[in-house]
Amino acid sequence: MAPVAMLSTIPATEAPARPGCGGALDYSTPAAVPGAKRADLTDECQSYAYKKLQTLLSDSREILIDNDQGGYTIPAKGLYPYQWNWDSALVAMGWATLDEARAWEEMTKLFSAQWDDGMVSHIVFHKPSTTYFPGPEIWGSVEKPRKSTGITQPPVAAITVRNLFEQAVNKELALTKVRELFPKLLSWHRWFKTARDPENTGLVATLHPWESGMDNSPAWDEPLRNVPVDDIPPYVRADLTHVNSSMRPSQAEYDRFLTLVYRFRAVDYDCNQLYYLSPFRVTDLCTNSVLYRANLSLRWLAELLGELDVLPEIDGWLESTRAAFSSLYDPEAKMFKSKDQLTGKLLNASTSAGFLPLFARIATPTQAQELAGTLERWLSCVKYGIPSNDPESADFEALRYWRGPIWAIVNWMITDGLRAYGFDSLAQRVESDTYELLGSGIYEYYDPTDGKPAGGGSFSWTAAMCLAWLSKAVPSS
Ligand SMILES: O=C(O)[C@@H](CO)O[C@H]1O[C@H](CO)[C@@H](O)[C@H](O)[C@H]1O
Repeated sequence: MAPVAMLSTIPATEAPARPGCGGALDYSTPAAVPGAKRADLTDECQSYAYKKLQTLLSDSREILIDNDQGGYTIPAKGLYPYQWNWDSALVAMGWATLDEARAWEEMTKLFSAQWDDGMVSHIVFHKPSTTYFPGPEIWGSVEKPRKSTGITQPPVAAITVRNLFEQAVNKELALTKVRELFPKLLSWHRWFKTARDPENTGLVATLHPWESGMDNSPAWDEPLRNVPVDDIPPYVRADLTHVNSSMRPSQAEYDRFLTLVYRFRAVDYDCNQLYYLSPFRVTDLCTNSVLYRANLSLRWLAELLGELDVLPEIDGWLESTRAAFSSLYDPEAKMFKSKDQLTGKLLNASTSAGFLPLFARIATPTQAQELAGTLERWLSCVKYGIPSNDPESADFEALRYWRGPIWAIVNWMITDGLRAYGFDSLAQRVESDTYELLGSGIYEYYDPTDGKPAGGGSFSWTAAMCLAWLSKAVPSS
């Protein structure tokens, strides 16, 4: 496949040039600290490694501060000028490393737009902007713009709230915030159960590719083919003014994304109707894995607060999801697959979402072992991991968004899972790959074949992953 030229120029980073150190570096200590020096490293190498981490951390902090709009963080200037749901939940973990109160504020602001039925929107339009399409006047109308979208995203929030509480230095503030947020989280998770699993299958439905967070994943090619394109109003895509079209979803996909929005808008996003009327209805591995893990976190938070009455309800959700999850495993491909709920068929594509049952802790030990083997095969085909699509598949595209590029947030979720199942060396490979990638700039995604950063620059959730995860995970021996 021909490499795709970047439209946007990548600014040179301040990262120091690596001297010829060989082997592993110690990122944690400056060479100048007496007694801290590792015998096997030269002063030059040690101070290079230390400086590299410090540069990355200070760049990451600057990005969050710069993208802060007053209580919420935009993913990237221009390209994504509003508050996005799962971005904010992941970004809050980054904020927690520099300002705990600000981290809690991110969550409060996200839930400030929660719908009466419990849904938390995929985008909250706090302030007007002209740089994104479709904005509030499409989700609502020009006369009556909506304050938020009528669809959701993978529910990372409960995982974040537990994480923020556990890491908190200020436990008093943390407990107050957990008390405030718990009923809102519970109501969102109940909405998933009633609005998105009305037939009580144990697995929730995703009704729009934007809800999956992996918008143009090859997994959606098949179900999107069954979505007709309606006679929708003409529109101009804003994304293409920020990023090369060769890295974005296609026009055919956008026509269907918009068709779905207009159909949902026509019934005012009534959650009792959408499940039955949407021509796109899938069991998304990412949403279901994140929701299962989020329900584990919600259960933990309920115990923390002594809210024991809700435990049977949450346990019921966990149990039914566990019973249903193996139906998403393809033993021949040694991979989990998403499913088209309208045809009842497992979808053919192998994507990085297939590893997320590890993050959920819902894969069986045998499945986990097989997934690790699949991941090893994927990694042997690329220079850096983890590609978002099987690098050996015909529809792999190294730079097209969710059809090949590496996303730091997915790397975090998968390595968290790999470590939980004891695959430490695989996790370490992914951690050092991610660390190398971020060293060339804190971007939206990266080309797995050569590590080139791409998409939006100064990207908030990538910066947050550096602060909350990589700074602790970089190899020190
Ligand atoms: O492309 C878009 O317009 C939006 C649509 O929601 O989606 C992308 O950007 C969001 C903000 O970073 C992420 O939350 C999604 O995961 C990513 O796919």
